[in-house]
Amino acid sequence: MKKIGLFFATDTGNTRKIAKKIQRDHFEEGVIDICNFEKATAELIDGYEALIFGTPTLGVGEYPQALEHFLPELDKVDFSSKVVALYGLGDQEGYSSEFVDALGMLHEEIESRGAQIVGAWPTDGYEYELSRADLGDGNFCGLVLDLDNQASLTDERLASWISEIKPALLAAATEPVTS
Ligand SMILES: Cc1cc2nc3c(=O)[nH]c(=O)nc-3n(C[C@H](O)[C@H](O)[C@H](O)COP(=O)(O)O)c2cc1C
Repeated sequence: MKKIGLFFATDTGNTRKIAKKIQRDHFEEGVIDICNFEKATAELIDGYEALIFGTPTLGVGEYPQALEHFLPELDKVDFSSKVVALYGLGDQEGYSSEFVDALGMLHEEIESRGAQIVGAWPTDGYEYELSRADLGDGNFCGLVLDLDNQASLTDERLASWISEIKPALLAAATEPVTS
């Protein structure tokens, strides 16, 4: 079966909750494999040609610890043929100058390794001072969700984003080499 690997980090569980929603509500059963970066290996990630990465921003514009620790492992993954979509969680009121920075940082890491990134998302509808995830062209580098201030928009944003990325992810998806 063709599969998409979804890897996430989380502190209080929101990013995991979104991962489960993507798996349960937006793809056929069995298509999405979910794994916490705490338990991930480079080999596991490398087994997928279609990937979704999700991260919250913590500290002051920082990665969650599990993702920070995992980053060096990304060097062992060949991203050149992979299609990757990214989503990030943040708090635009509490952290207006570091809004979803970890999403932007992760995007830089993945893009520099040659992956095809899909799923840019409009910045309209968010209010913030600065964000490393802002591409400067009216889009974020991936889906941005703010469960702290805009929880009611989450389902609609997710559905719209998934419909945009789904064809590219399913076209790239293969049977994983390892699972
Ligand atoms: C200690 C702490 C630091 C945070 N720092 C940031 C930040 O720098 N930028 C941001 O956009 N959101 C920040 N947030 C908001 C979280 O990213 C947001 O609450 C997110 O939904 C948490 O996801 P999780 O439950 O998967 O950990 C912070 C939250 C906490 C508790």
